[in-house]
Amino acid sequence: MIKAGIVGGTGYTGVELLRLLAQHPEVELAAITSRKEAGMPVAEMFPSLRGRVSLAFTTPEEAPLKSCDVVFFATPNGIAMQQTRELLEAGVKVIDLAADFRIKDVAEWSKWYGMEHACPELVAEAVYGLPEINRAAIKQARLIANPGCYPTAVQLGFLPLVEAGVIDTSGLVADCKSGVSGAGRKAETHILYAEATDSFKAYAVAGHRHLPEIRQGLARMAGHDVGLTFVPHLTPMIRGIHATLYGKLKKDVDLQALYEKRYAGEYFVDVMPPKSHPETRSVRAINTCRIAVHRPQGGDTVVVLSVIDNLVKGAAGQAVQNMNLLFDLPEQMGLTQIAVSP
Ligand SMILES: NC(=O)C1=CN([C@@H]2O[C@H](COP(=O)(O)OP(=O)(O)OC[C@H]3O[C@@H](n4cnc5c(N)ncnc54)[C@H](OP(=O)(O)O)[C@@H]3O)[C@@H](O)[C@H]2O)C=CC1
Ligand SMILES: CC(=O)N[C@@H](CCC(=O)OP(=O)(O)O)C(=O)O
Repeated sequence: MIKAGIVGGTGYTGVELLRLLAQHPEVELAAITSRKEAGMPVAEMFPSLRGRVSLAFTTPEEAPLKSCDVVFFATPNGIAMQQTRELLEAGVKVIDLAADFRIKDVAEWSKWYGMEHACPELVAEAVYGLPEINRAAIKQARLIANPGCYPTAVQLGFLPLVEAGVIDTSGLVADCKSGVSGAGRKAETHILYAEATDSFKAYAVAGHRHLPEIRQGLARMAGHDVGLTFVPHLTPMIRGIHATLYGKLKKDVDLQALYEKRYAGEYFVDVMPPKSHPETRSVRAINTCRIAVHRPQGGDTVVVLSVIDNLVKGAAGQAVQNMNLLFDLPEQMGLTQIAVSP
């Protein structure tokens, strides 16, 4: 059994990790931290885990993290980078759900995240955990930078077009909508029920910290820099990301065939039939990205619709997928649930 620890077990992605790992046949939960809830039995705080998780929360200092095989950081940005070196030296594999190791250009990372990096040398070593493009490297890694939620939906949506070189990469557009759980489990005015329900708004149009992450990923696929406009929106739903992606075609290609071929054999990417409009609820609580590709009126604009659950393929599920790869387990293990719909 793989002994797993979670730092930050009370946040939305932490609890989602608990839900998935408690159902995983090869995992034993060994440590779950919360500074505020230390001492509290996990299942007392989250009755959905009654009978499935017997541990109590402990502080990160008291948690037996160094005796784990893998530690997940489901913490705010800037926490994992302070503890990763020590864990790696103790032989523990680390999967960071935050952004500490995602951007290879450390100066760029500092600019967007507003802090100095504690261990730039580990950024170089970290492997970006998007299995659909990086599977071989993930299998060899000891430190995984789990991708962000918007970056997962956008990169998987654009990937076949960019890799095949059939799209003009100077003017890509990603118009994305997220459920409120994307903002985390904290008390802030803009995510109060009365503020976020029955309303809809864009935010961070001038620049969102996922922009450099998405640009980095698309540039790697293209082999050169790309131009991207990324506009996130907050929608009145709890889970889900819907990315509507636009680009200009440079070549006349069979888009449906291109997507089906690229994702053949990818268990967690579902290319839907032509003319489909994937719904976020079709991926609720599962690790799947559903994609539909359109070419309205047969023109040269391609429109890709890509949906994920931000807490699963956008965070905890992708982290478990990465763990499976790190430990040479079947990639789908513990991740074969069916979406809750409606
Ligand atoms: N929500 C989402 O859809 C996604 C989130 N992410 C990223 O995953 C990470 C976690 O997100 P989310 O679950 O939403 O966050 P939350 O704000 O909901 O939870 C944060 C967790 O971290 C713990 N924590 C906070 N500060 C510290 C600290 N200094 N040391 C140790 N533990 C700490 C908190 O518990 P306590 O304070 O009690 O210790 C809590 O359990 C973030 O970096 C986020 O950006 C990535 C993709 C999607
Ligand atoms: C709705 C909402 O607020 N979403 C968050 C998504 C951030 C997130 O999850 O951040 P990382 O993936 O980089 O860790 C935001 O826009 O800040």
